[in-house]
Amino acid sequence: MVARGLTRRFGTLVAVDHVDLTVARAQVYGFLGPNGSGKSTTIRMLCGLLMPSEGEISVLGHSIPAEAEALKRRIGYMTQKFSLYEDLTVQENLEFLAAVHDVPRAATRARIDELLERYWLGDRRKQLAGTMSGGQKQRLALAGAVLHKPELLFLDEPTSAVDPQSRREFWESLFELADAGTTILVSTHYMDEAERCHRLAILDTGRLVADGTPRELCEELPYAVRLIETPAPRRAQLALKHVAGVVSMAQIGAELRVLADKREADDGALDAALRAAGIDARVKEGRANLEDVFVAATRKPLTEAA
Ligand SMILES: Nc1ncnc2c1ncn2[C@@H]1O[C@H](COP(=O)(O)OP(=O)(O)OP(=O)(O)O)[C@@H](O)[C@H]1O
Repeated sequence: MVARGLTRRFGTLVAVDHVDLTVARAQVYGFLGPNGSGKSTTIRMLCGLLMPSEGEISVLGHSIPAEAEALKRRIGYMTQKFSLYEDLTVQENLEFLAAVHDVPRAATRARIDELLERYWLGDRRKQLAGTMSGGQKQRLALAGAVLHKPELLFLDEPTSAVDPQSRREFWESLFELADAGTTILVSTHYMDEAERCHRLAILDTGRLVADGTPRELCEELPYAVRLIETPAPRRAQLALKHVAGVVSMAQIGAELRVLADKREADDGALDAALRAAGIDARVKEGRANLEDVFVAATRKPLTEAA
């Protein structure tokens, strides 16, 4: 899947601003970004549901939006909102989708049985979809999205309403699909999920601000990570707020995690500011993680954010 210069305007708002993307086959490609950064709008353009204002898209060899109809049969789409029928049973929902996707009647039963077993829904066959738990609904939605064996799966915040164990199981299912050759584009707000993707793109106010493997993105972080060990992390945060080159701070338990410009805010500058405020503290080196990458890529000036 390739997009070049992908842009979407809503009136004067530029929701997606000249985004370039390349997603290789059988990859799990993650989409990260703050609320309103344009993730859903990008996904909807890539699967042919929304007209781009500008730009070119090629998905599985189809030029989009011109050939969106032909693409439809080859892709699956799942959003954060449960989009199946709450007043139909699990089985009825899947039968309905099989009919929509023109799955031959003779093959439907076997396919549904296979999916119910794979997504641990075998004992729920006759239950109304609306009465299932969040995790079960999400497994049913995934079963529905892959029923017609799509080559490419678009998942827009699929795990926003489920517990950690269900998220893990869901991701196991995604890797199983990718191993079988399915390409997956998935948007998420969870850093542990982003960590698991083969590649990631980070969007901010409609622009692509970072793109690479999780490891590359961490290695290329242009800031130093410092951990401040202190009995007074809140006071330490206040003391460091105005040190030039400190770009973000977050209290993690009893520690303060600081992102700092390597030249401007070296350990000497941090130490000096803490000592001047009379704070007992030790500055340690930390390893960059994806949350640091995300914060650095989407950061607003510290004074504005505070
Ligand atoms: N149909 C629409 N009409 C007008 N504005 C829209 C429309 N769809 C999206 N937008 C605007 O485009 C911007 C991007 O929205 P989008 O839903 O793509 O963000 P997102 O990154 O998916 O957000 P979230 O993480 O909250 O789901 C937002 O400012 C949103 O209000």
